[in-house]
Amino acid sequence: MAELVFFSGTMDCGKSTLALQMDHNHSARGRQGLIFTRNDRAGTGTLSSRLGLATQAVEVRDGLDFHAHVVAELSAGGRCDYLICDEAQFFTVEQVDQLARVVDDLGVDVFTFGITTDFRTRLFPGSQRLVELADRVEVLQVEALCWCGARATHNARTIDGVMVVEGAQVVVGDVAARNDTVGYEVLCRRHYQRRMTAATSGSGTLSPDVLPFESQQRQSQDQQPQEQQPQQAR
Ligand SMILES: Nc1ncnc2c1ncn2[C@@H]1O[C@H](COP(=O)(O)OP(=O)(O)O)[C@@H](O)[C@H]1O
Ligand SMILES: Cc1cn([C@H]2C[C@H](O)[C@@H](COP(=O)(O)O)O2)c(=O)[nH]c1=O
Repeated sequence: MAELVFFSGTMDCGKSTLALQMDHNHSARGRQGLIFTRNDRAGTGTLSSRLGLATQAVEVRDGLDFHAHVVAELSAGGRCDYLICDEAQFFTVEQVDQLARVVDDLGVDVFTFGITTDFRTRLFPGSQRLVELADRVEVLQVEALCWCGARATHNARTIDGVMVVEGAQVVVGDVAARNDTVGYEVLCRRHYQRRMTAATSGSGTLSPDVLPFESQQRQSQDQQPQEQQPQQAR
């Protein structure tokens, strides 16, 4: 039975890498797929992973109808066993509805990949619809980490390393942005809520000496610096 699957996670947790791997594994077994993406950092019509792999993809624009696209492909004598859809958070609600029809009416597997929430912790409309309609929502196994070492669960937007909470929902960017540009940083919920990025916390990057958040607070409240012991991040 064909499935609609949503592979979700924070930025930088390996979604595009998994998308490329799934395409590789399915095509290695003789299945034929179509690859789609929208607003990939590497440019139009490209699905790219930070591990260095990339492939051509159909660029999804607002007017694209997935169901009509696959029907046209099949009517022209082509084969289509599965779809790979990266950056699916940027798809419209109507396009996600079309993807569900591709699964149910045409028997084609649809594998989608994307972040669920934006820099204000709000669901992207496309991701919300995927959560509502998918047969399965799979959270990626590889965890991106907050600067404190905890599992990152939130995508923060930064300018000069400082977290911002206002702006357009869609701004294409990366987690390793130059200082003067809009960038992103993945954070645990505690540090997202306190707007503490690596730069504003002074940590720079993940340090084995970073204390759990409560310990840091207690220290600064007491204003009695104690010797920092390396601790296991939570
Ligand atoms: N130099 C590297 N060596 C090993 N793994 C890396 C390297 N650079 C990036 N990665 C891995 O790639 C992941 C990001 O993959 P990517 O598919 O681009 O993420 P996503 O699509 O979720 O944003 C990182 O979490 C990390 O595990
Ligand atoms: C949080 C957030 C992200 N984006 C953009 C930034 C990137 O271009 C993509 C996510 O890509 P990734 O492969 O998962 O790293 O989404 C955005 O436009 N708005 C946001 O709030």
